[in-house]
Amino acid sequence: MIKAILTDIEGTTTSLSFVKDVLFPYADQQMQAFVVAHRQDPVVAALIDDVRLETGNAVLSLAEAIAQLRQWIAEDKKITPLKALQGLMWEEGYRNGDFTGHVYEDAVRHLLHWHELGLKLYVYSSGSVYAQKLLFGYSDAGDLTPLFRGYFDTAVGHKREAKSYHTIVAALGLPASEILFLSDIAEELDAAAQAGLQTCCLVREDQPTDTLQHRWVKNFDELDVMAIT
Ligand SMILES: CSCCC(=O)C(=O)COP(=O)(O)O
Ligand SMILES: [Mg+2]
Repeated sequence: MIKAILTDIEGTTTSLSFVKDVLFPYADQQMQAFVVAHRQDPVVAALIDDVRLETGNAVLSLAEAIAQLRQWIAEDKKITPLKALQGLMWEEGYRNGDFTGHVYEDAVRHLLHWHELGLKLYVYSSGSVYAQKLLFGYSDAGDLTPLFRGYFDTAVGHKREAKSYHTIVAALGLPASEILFLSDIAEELDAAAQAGLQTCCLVREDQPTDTLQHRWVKNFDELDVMAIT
């Protein structure tokens, strides 16, 4: 019997296009001005040092670090200091009302329903925990953060590695078989299944399903959580 649901964001609760066409371009446009304006802020300065560590170049200039960050955005790299900086920049966009967090209507309805049923809801995304809370806090459907008991990002490890899911299972304090992981990416579902979690793939776009080793649905309406044993 499923007791907890761990959900991915992009491609699962939220459209790919909101992330790729709204959030990423916003961060790309703001990066230069934001990093220069906040370079003395200890949080931003530490993240720039993390960029230097990540590139293996301890003497990377600020301008080179900014160029590297923008390159990582273009390549959709899930690198922790980039994701942390993106979260800090998106805060301004959400607060100014430049955009709201896209959450599919079926996802909102079922997250509310599962919460009412007493299922424990968690998020695991490559976006920073800070960015996750902003997206759900400023969602199209209002503040959805009270629905979630916890959030995980790449601080627990990458989403395609089984050990990340072992860490999450230990944090949740439930048997892995009672946790359902939702994602649109087969490699993430493979890693979660290796750690013993139940899995379901969200096939919201026209993705091939013939090689999928997981149960799959087109949206949350098709997912009968209570039928999973
Ligand atoms: C939660 S912030 C926006 C999403 C994001 O930055 C990202 O990298 C999406 O990764 P996911 O693991 O949710 O597919
Ligand atoms: Mg995803």
